[in-house]
Amino acid sequence: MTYYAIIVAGGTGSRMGAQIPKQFLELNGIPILMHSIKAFYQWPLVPKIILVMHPDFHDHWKKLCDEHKFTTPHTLVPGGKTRFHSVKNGLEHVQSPGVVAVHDAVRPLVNHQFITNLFQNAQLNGNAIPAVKCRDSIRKVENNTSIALNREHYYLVQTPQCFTSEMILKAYEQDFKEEFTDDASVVENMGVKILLTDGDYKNIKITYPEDLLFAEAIIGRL
Ligand SMILES: Nc1ccn([C@@H]2O[C@H](COP(=O)(O)OP(=O)(O)OP(=O)(O)O)[C@@H](O)[C@H]2O)c(=O)n1
Ligand SMILES: C[C@](O)(CO)[C@H](O)COP(=O)(O)O
Repeated sequence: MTYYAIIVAGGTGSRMGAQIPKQFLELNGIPILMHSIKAFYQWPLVPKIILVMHPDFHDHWKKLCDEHKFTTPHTLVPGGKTRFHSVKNGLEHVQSPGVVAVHDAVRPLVNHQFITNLFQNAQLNGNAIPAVKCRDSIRKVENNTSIALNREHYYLVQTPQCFTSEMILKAYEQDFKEEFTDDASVVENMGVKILLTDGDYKNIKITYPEDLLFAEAIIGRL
């Protein structure tokens, strides 16, 4: 069985508002993206790593790899217009049979045991999607009115999202829809039941500047 990790790093980081896309910002002395790749490339389950990145940044990335003596093997692939298109480009390098994890480059605090559990779950059950329970009270706002919802019914979804290669390759043959915010929504759209597994509250996504502060605090205690 071949395991694949598609690490999507093709975004611009508009909400972060930094001079460079957030995946290149440093966390604990190395670019965020390197933490994410390193988490995957560990024994005993070592996947083939496919890194998806806008071609304008390929040279920048190669320079960063030299500077940081970063030698983890990976295949560099051009990014697409949206996350969906970036994942689709990555999937061109996947062959069946296999198990595929798709991970946001900007979730650098993911850990290898967590990744291994997801790969194994997906191999057994077809897919495995990490999610955490909503810890706050939750309200729906419509027409200027808010109503309380039962938070027991709501989960926050993370990455890596894992699938058998047959399942995800077929799903990404579908035409793009705006509602596709993650890989689970793409796979679900072809009628597959999505299977949630325990997420990790520390596996945060770096989206806004304050997220970097949270990540620094967490990494200091890992
Ligand atoms: N065309 C795109 C858009 C996003 N991503 C990746 O998808 C992940 C999750 O996306 P998000 O956090 O929204 O990143 P950005 O699109 O960069 O951020 P923003 O929406 O603030 O511009 C990131 O690792 C991002 O690099 C990608 O590979 N290709
Ligand atoms: C894929 C994801 O990280 C799951 O939580 C999320 O959907 C990405 O959303 P974004 O709007 O691209 O940040």
